[in-house]
Amino acid sequence: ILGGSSAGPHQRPYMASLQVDGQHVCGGLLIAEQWVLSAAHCMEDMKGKAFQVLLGAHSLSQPEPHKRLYAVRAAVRHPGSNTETNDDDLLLLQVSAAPLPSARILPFQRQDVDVPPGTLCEAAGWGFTSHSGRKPDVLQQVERPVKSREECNKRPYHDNTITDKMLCTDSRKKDTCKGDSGGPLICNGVAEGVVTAGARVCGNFKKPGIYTRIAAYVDWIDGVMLWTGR
Ligand SMILES: NCc1cccc(Nc2n[nH]c3ncnc(Nc4cccc(O)c4)c23)c1
Repeated sequence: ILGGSSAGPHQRPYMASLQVDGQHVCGGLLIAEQWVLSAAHCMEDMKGKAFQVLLGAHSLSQPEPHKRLYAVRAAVRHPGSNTETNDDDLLLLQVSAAPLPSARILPFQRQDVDVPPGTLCEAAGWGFTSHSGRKPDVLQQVERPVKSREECNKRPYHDNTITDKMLCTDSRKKDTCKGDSGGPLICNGVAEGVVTAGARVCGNFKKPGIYTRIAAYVDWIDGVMLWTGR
């Protein structure tokens, strides 16, 4: 997160850190008792190793009573996700045990209606806090206004690559960055989006932040959780 601030300890108990060899790779959000929603592109950073899911954390390094690392029982990428586009960039991870009560589920938007442009939303994550790639120890957060799809699809912005299953936020100075992928965009207390890397540019107003609209995937999400055993 560029231009943000440290979240309060355990202020966002739904936040997940996807880890490989003990290193934070991507964000995620707890959407059901044993299910974490994240981004399919995060699987590209695994190099065939196993993911673990950290829940209940504030600091990545310090021991904390609520923190616990979970093995992944199932990882389901959206069938439409691919390495060439941002389309369908969603990943569902079933964690191996019921999380501690300190981890809390974040409700997600089920009505497939666009968030009105200008709505102030929040992104959170342990991604880069500087262009030089500084990694934070404690969870960062930033408030960003939603940018209309019409505007976001213009040049020099994302030039008609933003589908109706995506949404944009302004990215001037304050933005998501490497390591924030898979984390939530929260508007009025409800998860509306999942961070996708898009052009991978951070903090440049010409490349607004891009998020996968969760409401456009409710049937897939419910199906996977039902089919894999909730
Ligand atoms: N703001 C959109 C967004 C959301 C999530 C991730 C991303 N970026 C990235 N996703 N993956 C990446 N691999 C390498 N570099 C990356 N961005 C980067 C790194 C250093 C300086 C800088 O200006 C940008 C990214 C960008």
